[in-house]
Amino acid sequence: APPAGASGQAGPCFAVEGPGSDLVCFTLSAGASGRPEPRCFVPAPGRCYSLCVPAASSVPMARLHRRLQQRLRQGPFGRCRVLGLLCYGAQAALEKGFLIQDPQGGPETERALEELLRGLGELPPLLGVYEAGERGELWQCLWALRGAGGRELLRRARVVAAEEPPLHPAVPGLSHAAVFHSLEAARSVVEQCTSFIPEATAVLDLVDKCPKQSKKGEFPVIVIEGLDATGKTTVTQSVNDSLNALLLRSPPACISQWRKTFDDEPTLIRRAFYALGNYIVASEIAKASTESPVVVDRYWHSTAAYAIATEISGKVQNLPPAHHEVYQWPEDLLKPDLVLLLTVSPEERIRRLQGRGLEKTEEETELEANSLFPQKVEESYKRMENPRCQEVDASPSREEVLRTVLYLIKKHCGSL
Ligand SMILES: Nc1ncnc2c1ncn2[C@@H]1O[C@H](COP(=O)(O)OP(=O)(O)O)[C@@H](O)[C@H]1O
Ligand SMILES: Nc1ccn([C@H]2C[C@H](O)[C@@H](COP(=O)(O)OP(=O)(O)O)O2)c(=O)n1
Repeated sequence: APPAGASGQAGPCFAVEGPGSDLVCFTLSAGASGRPEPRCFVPAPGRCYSLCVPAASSVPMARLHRRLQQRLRQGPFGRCRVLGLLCYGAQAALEKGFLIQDPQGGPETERALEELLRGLGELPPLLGVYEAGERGELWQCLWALRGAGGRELLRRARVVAAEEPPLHPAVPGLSHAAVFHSLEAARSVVEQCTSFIPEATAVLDLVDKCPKQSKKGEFPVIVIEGLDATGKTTVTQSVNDSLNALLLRSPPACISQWRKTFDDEPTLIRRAFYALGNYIVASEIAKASTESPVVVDRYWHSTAAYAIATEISGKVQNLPPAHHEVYQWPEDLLKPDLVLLLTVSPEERIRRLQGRGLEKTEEETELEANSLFPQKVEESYKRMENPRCQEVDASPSREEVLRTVLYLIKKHCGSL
């Protein structure tokens, strides 16, 4: 039977992005029917709260989500566990938010949440409060905060378990929230950021100086892709020396000084920045490939694969199915002749990461700590199409990997 909300209509479903690889899903029921609620996410004797914001490709909403995320890491929320929460349903657009587990209960956390929401301006997100009923059943109360410290109960419904949906709830929105398939789509996101990120204007200026629809020259263009520390820099440099090629990288040098700024922004903005970087590199490739072979260290496949793997929580099986639109190359972006994907075992990759001993970014640390993340990036690379990535086992010695790569280039691109 379809999930019924208090109004009797098909209601929203929720998926908690727990620390495990499975989503814990629940829905709401007006009556006493329904399978037992997934109590596992409410710590006894504690309490649970939820907050959600629309996940549409809107810069203000992306920033609101980010702000909530940052605030929930601080102060009174220190004792709580904060998990990702997705709210989806037949009629509603996806919302993204947080499930806040307070192991002690007590009024402080709820007060702090109210205060946080009241500080957000005119239309703060609704506050979900989960409480046990007399027979141990679980209820969700949905509150709207009103002026002068008041609040209004919009809905009280029973929480009942739901099946994990066949498609991860974040998949349908990926093409709007994280994976850009045209210059215009990425450009419009960065354009909305100029008032609060001064560097956005400089990025747009550089993009607008590039010729539109860059065409490749007669020399081959080879892209080297792979997870961090799989040997891309090592391979691109030696291929370069062997072929007398020009070495380019995405994001290009002209915008890389702003990378840190955009890396600190929400996914939507961050991915739009990297997407624009690819269009700038495309114009560099177009020019260079009229004079010599070109080797590119990361390009669109990196942008897409990392975006997909970050947005889709949980296990590798949650990724969009093969041939999904997110794996297709953007029509307005210059295509390389050959894309090689370097792969090594997880153990070897950790050895190389440690051997290099560089300071780690947040994402790199996650990459090491959470072995599902690199698996999802690599699987996404492998599902890319038109052009697809050709996999190269990069675990042998530097010399042997170079030999294999040069062999594949010669085979695919002819004599150079
Ligand atoms: N084939 C190889 N065998 C052993 N170590 C390698 C090999 N290729 C690269 N390395 C080392 O692994 C580390 C990561 O390589 P690097 O080229 O910087 O990777 P990436 O550019 O993909 O992050 C470096 O310390 C590098 O010297
Ligand atoms: N063309 C590119 C290059 C990198 N990115 C993003 C994807 C990841 O979030 C990081 C990975 O970059 P990282 O610093 O690990 O790259 P290197 O391994 O140092 O080449 O940057 C991208 O989106 N598009």
